[in-house]
Amino acid sequence: MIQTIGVVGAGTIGRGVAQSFAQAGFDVVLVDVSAAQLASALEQIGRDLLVLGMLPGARPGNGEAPEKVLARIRTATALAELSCADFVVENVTEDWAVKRAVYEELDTVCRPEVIFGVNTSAVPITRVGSVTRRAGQVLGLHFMNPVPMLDTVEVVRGTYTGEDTLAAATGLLERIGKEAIVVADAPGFVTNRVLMPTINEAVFCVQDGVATPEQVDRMFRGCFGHRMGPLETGDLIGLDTILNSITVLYESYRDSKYRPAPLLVRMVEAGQLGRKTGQGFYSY
Ligand SMILES: NC(=O)c1ccc[n+]([C@@H]2O[C@H](COP(=O)([O-])OP(=O)(O)OC[C@H]3O[C@@H](n4cnc5c(N)ncnc54)[C@H](O)[C@@H]3O)[C@@H](O)[C@H]2O)c1
Repeated sequence: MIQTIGVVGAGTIGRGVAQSFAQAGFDVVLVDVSAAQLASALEQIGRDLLVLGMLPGARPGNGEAPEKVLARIRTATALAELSCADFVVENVTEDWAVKRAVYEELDTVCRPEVIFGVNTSAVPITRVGSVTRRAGQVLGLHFMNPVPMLDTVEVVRGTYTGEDTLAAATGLLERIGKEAIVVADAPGFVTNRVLMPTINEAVFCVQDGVATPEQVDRMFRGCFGHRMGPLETGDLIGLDTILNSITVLYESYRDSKYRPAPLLVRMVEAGQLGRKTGQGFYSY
């Protein structure tokens, strides 16, 4: 029986994953290298729980006092604290060197039967499995941002991902009110293979003076009925994550259609990462 969830990485996505599991009654151990990040994640979760409680529609944990949900989340700065975890969802920085080191350590810390859910925008799941001794128990769990609000998860089957692993993971997602769509392992899977070039091309439009960010986004909302345009989506995801993801696609497919827009590179170098730094294509 899965009861304790290890969540690695307390950034934009990790804190949402921790919140979703805690809301559904799971015990969560949330690990990040940065104690400051853990403190800010707990604060943000507290705020999000208040907002979520006011929204219509039933979600696991709705109506429960935020402090009760928060009490189910324990924080730690060492992966060794995950020896008690029954299932792990990893959400660290989208950088293969960082993720690789995390998986090598998780593999020694966690019990052999524990499943690892990889939350990545574009790193191949088979590559992650290959640095562990449990490739059959590694799968992609691509949660979307903001995690507590979005009910669909792109689940990725690596070359060696077992049927039992898929069944356990999709069953677990159901318990937190989320539906799985299972796809094959290819860089960017489906969501980011389509979304990242769209955002990148929108950046080119701004860079080339074709349109302002507001015009680009209004076009997607007004002409296509999208809830958000590509540049506001980029600001929400984090422009550093966008740049990392499009770079992974570029290197994986060796296709120039994925080359990052120079304006995107410049904004990331300037620390204009979107909502998380207060400045991206818009000011927050
Ligand atoms: N932001 C999105 O919308 C989004 C959506 C889906 C998937 N993802 C993926 O989720 C992952 C996390 O993205 P994010 O946007 O939350 O990034 P983020 O930069 O907001 O957070 C990453 C966190 O990982 C922590 N970290 C770094 N190295 C670590 C280590 N060795 N051990 C523990 N913690 C460590 C950092 O301190 C930081 O808090 C990435 O792989 C990203 O591609 C992001």
